[in-house]
Amino acid sequence: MGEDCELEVRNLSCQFGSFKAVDDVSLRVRRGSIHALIGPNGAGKTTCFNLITRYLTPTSGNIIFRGEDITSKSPSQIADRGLVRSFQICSVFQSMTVLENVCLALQRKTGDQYAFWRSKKSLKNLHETAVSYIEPVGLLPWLHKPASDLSYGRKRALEFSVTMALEPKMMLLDEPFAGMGHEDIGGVAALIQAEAKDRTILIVEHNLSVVQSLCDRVTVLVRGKVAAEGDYKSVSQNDQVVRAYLGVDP
Ligand SMILES: Nc1ncnc2c1ncn2[C@@H]1O[C@H](COP(=O)(O)OP(=O)(O)OP(=O)(O)O)[C@@H](O)[C@H]1O
Repeated sequence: MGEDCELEVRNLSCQFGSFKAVDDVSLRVRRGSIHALIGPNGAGKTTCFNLITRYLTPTSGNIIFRGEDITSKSPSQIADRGLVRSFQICSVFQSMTVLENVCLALQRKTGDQYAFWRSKKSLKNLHETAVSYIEPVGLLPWLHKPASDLSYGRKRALEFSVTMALEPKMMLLDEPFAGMGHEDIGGVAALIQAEAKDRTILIVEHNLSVVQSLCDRVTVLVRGKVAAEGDYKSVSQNDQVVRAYLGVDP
């Protein structure tokens, strides 16, 4: 595996009964890149994420993260290594405010999560950093509102802030823009771009204009198999992709 490869998936398969949801998928995600995993509904994208983070056990294949084979690790061991899946971690507490949620994530990162229960003052030091993760996702007006008051799209924006505050080495983002208001998409996209300078991002996204503008590389899954891989322009001109993904003949 080359120095610049953050995550490598080798011949990964996952079978549910006789149905192969993920079928011999190999994938290399370059360090510092934003890599998209796209494909029609049911192509196996979420199953791939579940396999990489070990919420599901692969039928066969290997997952290598930063040179280490993590195929047999648990989800928490994988998260500890800095491979974090957004929107699946139980990190947003409904009764806590937006600010408190992000501060708590910052404290977790430093291993000082219990400081929160000792003193509210200890949170204050973290406010400035927390706000730097909250402001770009458009949640400043809700800073002191409990998460339970937020709309679905804003909850997702908060979950994204919380994930970033954990400062993972690599983030797996499963449709981060789903349910988000049009006015917030630009801010979150800019944030993902800024975050990618220091870390690696693998993103499942249906919004192809977002994929086009945000992602360096695209892997297309069709019926559990890799149908194409390359930059957006080359995969969008691939006949198999056009046929399967867009449902039309090229
Ligand atoms: N636990 C399971 N048991 C049986 N079949 C499953 C299971 N999980 C997923 N599948 C099937 O595997 C296939 C791939 O599902 P997956 O959710 O990975 O697709 P996807 O590409 O993420 O789709 P979408 O874009 O609609 O979210 C689907 O046909 C789905 O019904």
